[in-house]
Amino acid sequence: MFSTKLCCIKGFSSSPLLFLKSFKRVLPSLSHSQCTVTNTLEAQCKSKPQKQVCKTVLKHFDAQYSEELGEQWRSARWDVLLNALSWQYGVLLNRFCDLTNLKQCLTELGYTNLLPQTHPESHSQTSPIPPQCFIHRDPVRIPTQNHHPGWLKQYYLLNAASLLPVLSLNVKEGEHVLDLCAAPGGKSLTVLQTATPGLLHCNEVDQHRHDWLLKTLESYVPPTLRHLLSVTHLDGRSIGSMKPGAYDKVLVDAPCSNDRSWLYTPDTHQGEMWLKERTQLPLLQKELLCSALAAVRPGGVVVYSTCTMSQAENQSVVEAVLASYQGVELLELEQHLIDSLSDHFCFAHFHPSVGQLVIPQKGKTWGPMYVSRLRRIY
Ligand SMILES: C[S@@+](CC[C@H](N)C(=O)[O-])C[C@H]1O[C@@H](n2cnc3c(N)ncnc32)[C@H](O)[C@@H]1O
Repeated sequence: MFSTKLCCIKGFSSSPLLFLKSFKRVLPSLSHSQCTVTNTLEAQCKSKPQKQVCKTVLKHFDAQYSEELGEQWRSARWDVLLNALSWQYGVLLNRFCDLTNLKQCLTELGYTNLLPQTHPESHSQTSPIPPQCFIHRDPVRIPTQNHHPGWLKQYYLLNAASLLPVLSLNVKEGEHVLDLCAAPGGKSLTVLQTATPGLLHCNEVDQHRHDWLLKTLESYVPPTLRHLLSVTHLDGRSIGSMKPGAYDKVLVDAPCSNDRSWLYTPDTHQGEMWLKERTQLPLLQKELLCSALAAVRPGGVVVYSTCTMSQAENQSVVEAVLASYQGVELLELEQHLIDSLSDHFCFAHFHPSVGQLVIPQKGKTWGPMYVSRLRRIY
C-alpha cells in the first residue's frame, strides 16, 4: 500500500528508525500485509540520486529574479531552490476517512497542524472548515499512498502554500465551483476538505493528466459525494463562453513555469524548450483568466494562482486583465488569512500589490505560490 519512498535528511531531530516504527503503527489499520516500508531512512537516502540543476534555467532565473526580487531571490535560490534536501511536504488529511491513528502518529512524529482548527459544530455556511494540513519543522517526507480501487487514501502530500488559493476562494456549502485547470487534483481535493459544494466541476485539457485527475478523485472522494463532481476534458479557454455566469467561484491554478521543477530538468534541450514556452505562457494565462471571469456569476469570485515567482505570469497577467475586462474588481486577500499563515509563509511585498506571492526563504521554505483574487461586479 505504501511506496518505500521516504526521505529524511540531516537535521531531522528524531531517529529515522523511530520515524519508521511510529509510522508502521498506523499501517495495521490500513493493510498490514501490504506494508513495504522496510529499509531504514538512511539507506534510502544514500540510494536516492541527487537531482541535477539545469544551468540554462538557473542562469535565466538569476537574471530575471535578481531584478524582480532583489535580496529575496538570494535566499530563495541558495536556501531553498538549490537545496532540494530542504524541501518540505505538507500532509493534507482526508476528512472522509477515519484519521484517529494517523493524527496521533503524525503528532508523535513532531507534526503540527498548519491552521487553527475549529469545533465541527461551529462550521456554518459562513465559516468553511479549515483543512487539516500537518507540517513538520524538518524536511521529512512520509510515504505516499498508492492508488487502490475501492479504498480511500487518508492523506495527500503537497506544498503547504498550495492551500492558499483554495483558502482565498473561501468556498461555502452548496456553492457551484469550477476548478479550471485541475490536474492532478490537489486543489480540488482541498476544496472538498473545506466545504461541500453543490457542484465541483474539475477540468483538465491534457488527456494523461485528466486520467490522473480522475484517479485522484476516485482515491479521495467517497462514492456518496461523487454526484457532486463533474470532470471534463476541455480547453479551459472555452468554458467561459460555454457556461457564462454559471459558477459562484472559479479557481484558475494556471499552467506556469513551475520554478521548482523547471530548475531540475537534467536535459539542457528541455530546459531551453521550457524557456521558449515561458514567453508564451502569459497569453494563455490571460485567456484562461478571462474565461474564468466569464464563467463566474456577477458577484462571484475568481482566484488566479501560479507556482512561479515570475512577474510576467503573475502581477502582469492580472493587471492586463483588469485593464481590459469590464466589470471586474481586485479583492485583497483577507488579512486574517495572511496573519494566520505568516509564521510559516514568507509573503513578498510589492507596491502596488495585485496579489500575494509566497516566496520560499530560509526557515519558511513553502512556495512559490502567487495568488490574486478578483470579483466580477456585473
Ligand atoms: C498548475 S497545474 C494545476 C495543478 C492542480 N490545480 C492541482 O492543484 O493539482 C496546471 C494544469 O493546467 C493544465 N492546462 C494547461 N492548459 C490548459 C487549458 N488550456 N485548459 C485547461 N487546463 C490547462 C495543465 O495540463 C496542468 O495540468
